[in-house]
Amino acid sequence: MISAQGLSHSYRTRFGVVEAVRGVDLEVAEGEMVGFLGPNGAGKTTTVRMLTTLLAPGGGTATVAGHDVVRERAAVRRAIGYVGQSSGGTEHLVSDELRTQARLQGLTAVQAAARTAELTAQFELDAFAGRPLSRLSGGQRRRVDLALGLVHRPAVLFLDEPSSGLDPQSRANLWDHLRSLRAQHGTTVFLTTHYLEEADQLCDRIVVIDGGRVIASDTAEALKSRIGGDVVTLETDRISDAATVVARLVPGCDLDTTPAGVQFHVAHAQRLLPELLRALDLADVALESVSVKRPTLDDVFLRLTGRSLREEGRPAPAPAPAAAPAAESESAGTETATETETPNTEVTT
Ligand SMILES: Nc1ncnc2c1ncn2[C@@H]1O[C@H](COP(=O)(O)OP(=O)(O)OP(=O)(O)O)[C@@H](O)[C@H]1O
Repeated sequence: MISAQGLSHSYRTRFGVVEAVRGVDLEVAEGEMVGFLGPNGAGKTTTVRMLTTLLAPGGGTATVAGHDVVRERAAVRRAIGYVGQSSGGTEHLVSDELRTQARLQGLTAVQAAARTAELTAQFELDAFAGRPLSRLSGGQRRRVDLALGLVHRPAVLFLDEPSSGLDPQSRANLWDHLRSLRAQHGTTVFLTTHYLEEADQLCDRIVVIDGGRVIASDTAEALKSRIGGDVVTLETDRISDAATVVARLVPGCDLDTTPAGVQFHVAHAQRLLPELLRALDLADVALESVSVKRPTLDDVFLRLTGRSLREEGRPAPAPAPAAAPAAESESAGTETATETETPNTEVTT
């Protein structure tokens, strides 16, 4: 549904050339929900803007729903929904906004009213359909944004930070809506996020971008298993006996002793624990405590990038020096005249 090969874009600034995206390859299958994860300045927005035809690629090629993002921009725009970061509200009523969007998409007045009713029910907007957008909560506004992005039944939905700024309950509610959207309509969803939990819980696959390059692409579970498994910590005062038992049961594991006991990595701790506890008991090793810590996506991110995605306020990478090599300057993409246009599926105002 989304396919990109060597997609790149550089911005020319008065300080030099910023290579924002440096050869991104992507494959997203029909019906997949993919999380595009990366720290500030990694190149997420620039990539999404190229895929949604808002920005001309400086290099590489991409198709969305089978249409080339450069040569078939109008067809791409018809096939996608794009929900940007929420943009506050206007005095327009929710139902009017939905109907207007439907008319803009070419539906007749009767069809637009029917589609508005359908989306109002689907996203549980009935209670506030007659309210101005400016008087909605953040979570309600996001649901309206989603409904607006789906008016024309796009095959692919791009979401930029969908739950940014939402409280946990509204976030969980939004995730439920996204899950049922996919289950009921098979919509392909490509979302950027800073929330590791969002990517973990919602997405079939996670693509990690850093420094303008894709550095990993896999399921959350597979990414976590790259960390080397769960961390098991045994607290005991019989440290060397405990270490002997662990070394026998998990040969070759990276066993550490700590002042309070031993610690090691193992792929599936829950499968090992019964046998380990029996073996420790047989060796007369009394335990104060056992703890198992599953690796998180943040551990993965730290391993991949040397940085934690939870860190806030990291500076964006500095631009390359002004005297950049000719090849880099030539690869700089041009921001086309249409860049200020929004695709006909754009819903942020
Ligand atoms: N219009 C622009 N002009 C110059 N440089 C830009 C422009 N837009 C983005 N950049 C730079 O390009 C790089 C990638 O930015 P981009 O916005 O794509 O990253 P991002 O991963 O979406 O970041 P964030 O999570 O902070 O939104 C950054 O170094 C950024 O400073």
